[in-house]
Amino acid sequence: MQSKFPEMEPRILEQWQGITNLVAKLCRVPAALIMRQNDDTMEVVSGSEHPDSPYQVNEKAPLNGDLYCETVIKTQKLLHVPNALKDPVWDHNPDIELGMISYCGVPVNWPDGTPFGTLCILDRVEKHSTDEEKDLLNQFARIIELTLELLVSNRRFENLSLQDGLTGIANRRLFDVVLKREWAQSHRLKLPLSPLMCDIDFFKNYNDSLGHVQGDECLKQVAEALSAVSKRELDLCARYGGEEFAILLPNTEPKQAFELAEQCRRAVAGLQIPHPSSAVCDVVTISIGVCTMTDSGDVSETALIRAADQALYRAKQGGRNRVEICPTVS
Ligand SMILES: Nc1nc2c(ncn2[C@@H]2O[C@H](COP(=O)(O)OP(=O)(O)OP(=O)(O)O)[C@@H](O)[C@H]2O)c(=O)[nH]1
Repeated sequence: MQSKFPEMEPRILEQWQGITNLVAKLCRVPAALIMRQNDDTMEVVSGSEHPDSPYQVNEKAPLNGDLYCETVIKTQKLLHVPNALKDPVWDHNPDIELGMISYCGVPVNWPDGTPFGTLCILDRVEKHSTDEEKDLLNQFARIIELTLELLVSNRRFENLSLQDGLTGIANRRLFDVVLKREWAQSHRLKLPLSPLMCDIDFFKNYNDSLGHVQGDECLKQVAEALSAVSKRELDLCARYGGEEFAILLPNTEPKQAFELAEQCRRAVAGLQIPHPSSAVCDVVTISIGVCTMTDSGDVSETALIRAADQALYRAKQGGRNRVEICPTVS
């Protein structure tokens, strides 16, 4: 199944606008629509700009079994209703109330075959669509599906470029983007922003004694444990570098940030991953530096991360497997 109802990109909507206008013109009808099926509604994603079309983009009709498009999606077949007034099956069709009595529509699907919606035409008068018109609808539906394919691959590439290949969590690039955004937001709304810098203790020794493959496995488990702790919707857990992780906690006061850092530290130790060459513990542990930007002061996002990094350095110096906070910066 696709990521549920992704936003359509403006350039796609622009192309679809062109398609619906052209389809309406070629089929000589006021309304040509690209419809999308949501959880419980059918939505107009694009509609011909014709003075006689009663449909507005973004308009939604509740799914109730009486919509033409529901039948198209369910049967995955072209539906042709030349005159709904002559067919009792459509007695409760809401389009009739809008004065639209004829319909012809074809299914449009996501690349994996799950339904997206339909491409359809409607008219105020009885209309027997020709084979050419039906063919035209099918051809344009394939073009719409091609743009959906492009959308899905673009999203996939975007996600890959923002994801760490080994652990699957956010990478440094995404962290930097989100940091910039959250810093600006926190600054504007005068909300606290707390980054946590986490680093695995004696990880070089770990790799040297157990091998790089085991080291990679350890990184994956630590990433999973840290992500599980920083689970609020706005929290972001990223792999910042080799064996370093960064967690961004928007709208989080110093005390809460410290508590969450402690939870992270305990969660990693709780994994009980044997670390025979650690000088502090016989299992894998992490050290964490915490910092909070509390006011609308002049601290830049770079200075904020640097301060958290300095706290991390102190945690390392202070014996590792511990959390250090830096004095609040504002
Ligand atoms: N297996 C594996 N190791 C990595 C990866 N990225 C970085 N490392 C290793 O992480 C180790 C980091 O070592 P150091 O920076 O010396 O730090 P440390 O040994 O953890 O010591 P402290 O941070 O002082 O506790 C290096 O040996 C890197 O090779 C990776 O993707 N996989």
